[in-house]
Amino acid sequence: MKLYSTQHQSPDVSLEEAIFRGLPPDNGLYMPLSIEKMDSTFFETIQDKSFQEIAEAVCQHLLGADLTKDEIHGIISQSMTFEAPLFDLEKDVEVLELFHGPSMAFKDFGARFMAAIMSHYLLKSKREIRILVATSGDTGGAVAQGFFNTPGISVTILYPKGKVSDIQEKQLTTLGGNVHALEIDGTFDDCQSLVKQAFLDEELRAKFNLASANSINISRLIPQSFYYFAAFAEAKRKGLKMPIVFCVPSGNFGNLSAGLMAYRMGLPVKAFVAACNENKVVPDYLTTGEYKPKTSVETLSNAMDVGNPSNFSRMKLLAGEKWESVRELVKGYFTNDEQTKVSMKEVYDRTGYVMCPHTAVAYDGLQQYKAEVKEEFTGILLSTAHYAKFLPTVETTLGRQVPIPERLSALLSKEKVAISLGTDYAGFKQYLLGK
Ligand SMILES: Cc1ncc(COP(=O)(O)O)c(C=O)c1O
Ligand SMILES: N[C@@H](CCOP(=O)(O)O)C(=O)O
Repeated sequence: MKLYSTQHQSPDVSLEEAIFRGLPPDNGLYMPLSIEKMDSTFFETIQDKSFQEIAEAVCQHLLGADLTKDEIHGIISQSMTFEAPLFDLEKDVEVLELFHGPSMAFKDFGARFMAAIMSHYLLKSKREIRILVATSGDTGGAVAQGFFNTPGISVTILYPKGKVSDIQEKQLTTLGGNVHALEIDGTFDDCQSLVKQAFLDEELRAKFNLASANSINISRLIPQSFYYFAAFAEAKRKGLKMPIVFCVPSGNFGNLSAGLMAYRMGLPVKAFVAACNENKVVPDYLTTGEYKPKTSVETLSNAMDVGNPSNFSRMKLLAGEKWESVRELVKGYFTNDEQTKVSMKEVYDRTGYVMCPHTAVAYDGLQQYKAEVKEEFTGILLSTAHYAKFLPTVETTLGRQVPIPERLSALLSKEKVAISLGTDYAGFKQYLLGK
């Protein structure tokens, strides 16, 4: 796979270079030079394949020129060790549960694949790398788990002080070893901006092999496309109504961009619903044609509190570039905290199903979309995190206690270890140079 920069001011690169550089020097994003459609027989027989077989076929299609079949098999069997089942929520609405991995959020798919592919290349080159990652809650936990004790890799996680849930914070700050946490006195956008500046800093680049584990890294998006194919396979197995609409709770728009990659590879999808909380720059863009990044506001669906989504340009390119084409395929809706709670409670009272606040934003987005279209379809809601990661919100909203998986409750008694920093780049750089 060859990749170009969306700014067109940097040379094209190989897959390996794109993975380890993260961002091109011109501050664009790496994009595959071409994304071809997969063979029609793949879609005709997809219902007979397991998640891992689907992931290998998609990898072979995209990365067959970079990795051998055996290498792909090794990377997939090492990283894709959990499933993404569909839960029948109600008539024509399915929940795609993406929280069965180690950190109980959809980020596990990307983080574990990235750890496996990076280790594959590092074993060959014997380099050491330093990963910088900004998180609004879930990426950090998945990356911490995915890279913990990986030889040759150290991880520095930046998270916004007081803006992640207790369990999310414990996931970032309690592993130790090669995982270091920085508590930034600012927003997620501040964390993201510090990380981006570091990648463009020649002095740091000369000293360290810096790499990104955020969705600006193309190797995060490739594995996130697998579960869209797998959901389609499961929909076929279950004989669900076609066509399919995927409803994606969105913040940085990596997940939705991964869905659009699957679409570009030929996955039959009627539309994608971009469901946002009050950080709604993309729904606003879809309505007005103007993209106006804003300072993020705090909401109950904290991992989606992003005011300048880093994958916006990728999403646009993948959906057809022109505003008219993008809004044809991507439908934007937003929801406030009050309605998020109403959806969580209403769905729980009616079905017994507990949704995390991010999934509830998606549920509400799907309801808004349904109210506007006449045709029938199956709506697949991407459930991006286990509800127990947001326990106080969930229990207060539902008015009852809910069970917590042991894997999460065990974290609560662990001691947080984090270094506090402000939002100034000089302080962050000094920390990096001093370590
Ligand atoms: C639980 C949850 N839902 C949704 C999102 C938004 O995903 P994306 O940033 O890929 O749009 C995130 C953060 O990435 C998240 O952690
Ligand atoms: N919501 C994310 C923010 C980082 O997004 P990424 O997908 O670009 O890594 C989080 O949970 O940290």
